[in-house]
Amino acid sequence: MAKKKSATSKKPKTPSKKVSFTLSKQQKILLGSFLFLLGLALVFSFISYFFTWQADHSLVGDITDRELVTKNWLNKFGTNVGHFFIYNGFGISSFIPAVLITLTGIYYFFDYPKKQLLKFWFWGILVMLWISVLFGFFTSKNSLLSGIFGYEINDLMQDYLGLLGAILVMTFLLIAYAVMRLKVTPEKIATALKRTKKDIASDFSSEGVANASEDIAIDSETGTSISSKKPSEEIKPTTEATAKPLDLSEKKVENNPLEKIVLKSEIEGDLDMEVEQAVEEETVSENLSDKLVKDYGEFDPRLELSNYKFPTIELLRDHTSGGGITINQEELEENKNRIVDTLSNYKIGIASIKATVGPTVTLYEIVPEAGIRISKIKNLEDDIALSLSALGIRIIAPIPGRGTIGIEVPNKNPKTVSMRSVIASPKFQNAEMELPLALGKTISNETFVVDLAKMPHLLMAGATGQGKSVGLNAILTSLIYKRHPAEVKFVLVDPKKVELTLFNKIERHFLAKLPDTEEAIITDTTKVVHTLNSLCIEMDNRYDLLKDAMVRNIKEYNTKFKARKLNPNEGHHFLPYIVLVVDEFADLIMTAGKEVETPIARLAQLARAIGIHLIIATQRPSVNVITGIIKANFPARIAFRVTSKIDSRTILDGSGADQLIGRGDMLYTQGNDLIRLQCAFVDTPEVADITEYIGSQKAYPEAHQLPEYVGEEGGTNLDINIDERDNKFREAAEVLVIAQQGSASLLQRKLKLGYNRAGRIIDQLEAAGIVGQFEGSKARQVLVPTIEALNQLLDNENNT
Ligand SMILES: Nc1ncnc2c1ncn2[C@@H]1O[C@H](COP(=O)(O)OP(=O)(O)OP(=O)(O)O)[C@@H](O)[C@H]1O
Repeated sequence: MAKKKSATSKKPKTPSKKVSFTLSKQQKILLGSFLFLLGLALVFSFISYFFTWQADHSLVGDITDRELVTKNWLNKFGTNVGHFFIYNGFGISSFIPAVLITLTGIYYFFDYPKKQLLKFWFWGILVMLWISVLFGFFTSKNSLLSGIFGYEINDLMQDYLGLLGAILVMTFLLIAYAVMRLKVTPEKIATALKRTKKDIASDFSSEGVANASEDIAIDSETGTSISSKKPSEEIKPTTEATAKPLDLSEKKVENNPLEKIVLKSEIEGDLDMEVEQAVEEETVSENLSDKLVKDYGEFDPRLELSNYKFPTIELLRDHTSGGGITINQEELEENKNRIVDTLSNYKIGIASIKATVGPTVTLYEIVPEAGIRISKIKNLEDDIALSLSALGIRIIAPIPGRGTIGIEVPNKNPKTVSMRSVIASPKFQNAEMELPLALGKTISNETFVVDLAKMPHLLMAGATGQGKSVGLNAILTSLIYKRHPAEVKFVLVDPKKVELTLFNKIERHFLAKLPDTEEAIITDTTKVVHTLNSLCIEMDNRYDLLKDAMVRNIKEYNTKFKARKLNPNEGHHFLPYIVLVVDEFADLIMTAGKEVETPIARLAQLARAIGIHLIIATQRPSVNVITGIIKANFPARIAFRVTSKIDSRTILDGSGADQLIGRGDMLYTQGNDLIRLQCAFVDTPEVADITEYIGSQKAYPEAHQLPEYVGEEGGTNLDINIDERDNKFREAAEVLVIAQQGSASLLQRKLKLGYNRAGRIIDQLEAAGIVGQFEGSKARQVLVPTIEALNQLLDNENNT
């Protein structure tokens, strides 16, 4: 919110500007208490008014005289509101709005969903009007029961419809209320009547039992079953004959939709017949999720940190000294002439030339005369560079889709693109993307925004000092500016230990880490391996959840979860996106090799659907660092300036990155075209300010917990010794006993455990006799039926 406001405040014409009336928590509490007390004041005034109105009647309206004292408990206020609502208004039913105001106060104070409240108001007002008119009907002149409204409306009705017409209208309104509000139907009335009948019958049943036993006693003498009552009374739903059928038939109505009727034969000695009459099953018009959404609203993942304020644009600085891009006519003219001259030296004629000035480079687009071979121009790259005496000339021949040849020439006075300008751009602010990244500006000075969720992973390379770390900071800043802490979590790997430390301040907002680790930012290789494997476990768990929910990706899953269609008791929860950022990947590959490469490749191949995205940066884009398998799964690449053509080829599958000019000049590709961008610049103090701003706000109790990963050294031996049991043993036992399902994946989900640990606990549970043996693909049987039995079993164990 805050972010949007500040972004749009600069450009008031932005179409996305919205006016929102949402109240903050404090405002709701204030409003709630005010309404609650106001409602109470009205109730007290009204009660008192009934006793004091005659005495105070002559003082009504005299509110200017401060000395005046009325008898009402709330003095002049009470007398006047009482007169207004009860005498002049709706009579005794004025209590209804007073109570409704009190109720509204309670709803606001506790911030309950307001849908129900609206209903109360709607029906409350209607009932108030009806009661007022009803009393008007019974009173011959204006009274405190009906108020002027009730009396007058009733009078009006009778003038037009007569007494009978008024009665009919009032009856119709009563029926309408009963049908629409109380959902009364003829069937319901019939059932209710039947019940009452039965209740009366059962009241008399004790007598009936006495009589019946008398009858039977007499019958037993004759040996036949004869009732002392008239036959006509017997063919009806009755259990009068004996006490037993009465109990039985009553139970049946409750537990099963069959109602028993005993048909007694009139013919002596003939068999009695039981007739079972099916009772209509009740139907439900809305399913559980609709009802939950109706009662509580959609699930809001941001609720826990509902007061979280997005960082403001003011935290970012404007680095463009001297304003935006300035066009230097002289420079343009000079460069144009040199290009034309150089080309004409090689007998290449130009039909037309056009220049687009970007922040750091200017693109000259030429259309050669007919009959010129494009490769000829391409080969002149070095000659043109020499004649322009500039580095970083890049020739794009031809520019895809334009039918021209592009020559990119660096500007003499390059402009820095501030992060502030890209974040404030409407393109970023209005981006309807899951994970929007504002990378910088294109050569035509447009803000370039891409969705990380679509990439789905990003590979970044560049020689030292060319802007990689700034690029990573720009990416993280974009995500922080656009996403709430509940929606995205970062896993930061920083072997250099200095680049990402600032993000430590937002650990409890935005970072994810392994359980029982101190630092959220990972700097040590073993921890990296554990974290990557833990992410693989998280990936597997998420796939299980998706499978359970029968959806294909995280977006659908979260939509379904928000609509309350997934049960949190079955392990479902809102899934935040997880972005893994690895700075200095080469370092990791050198020290851990395959141990790092395998989980990275696995994540890169599979994690896109479940919302885990990787951003990997490296200084040395050599083939032993960016291996084929990694490259194949990272279609989106960013290349800052690299030192050799070979490096450029490794990262971009072509040359170009070696011709960049550094300082954030970069090439971006998502599989096909190369786009030249000037990376947005965000300085360390700005990142410090942003993280400080977020870090000082209320946070989650701890960083987001990744599933635990126990390395191979952990082992999976069966632990029979009670003392060596896992400390989550009891909790796990309870989970399985409640679910009555002995599955390790249930433990993984519910207790956020790693695969190995959950497996070990299952072994321990088996040893303790709580779950049965391994049964292949089926879940193990749970041998303990209830929590009480489990407690007893474990307590007995401890005592022996
Ligand atoms: N987008 C940019 N705009 C302007 N200047 C930039 C930009 N990116 C980087 N620079 C300049 O280049 C310097 C080095 O950038 P950065 O620290 O990002 O390099 P690096 O590639 O991460 O280097 P290393 O790999 O050694 O950490 C910055 O201090 C800054 O002055």
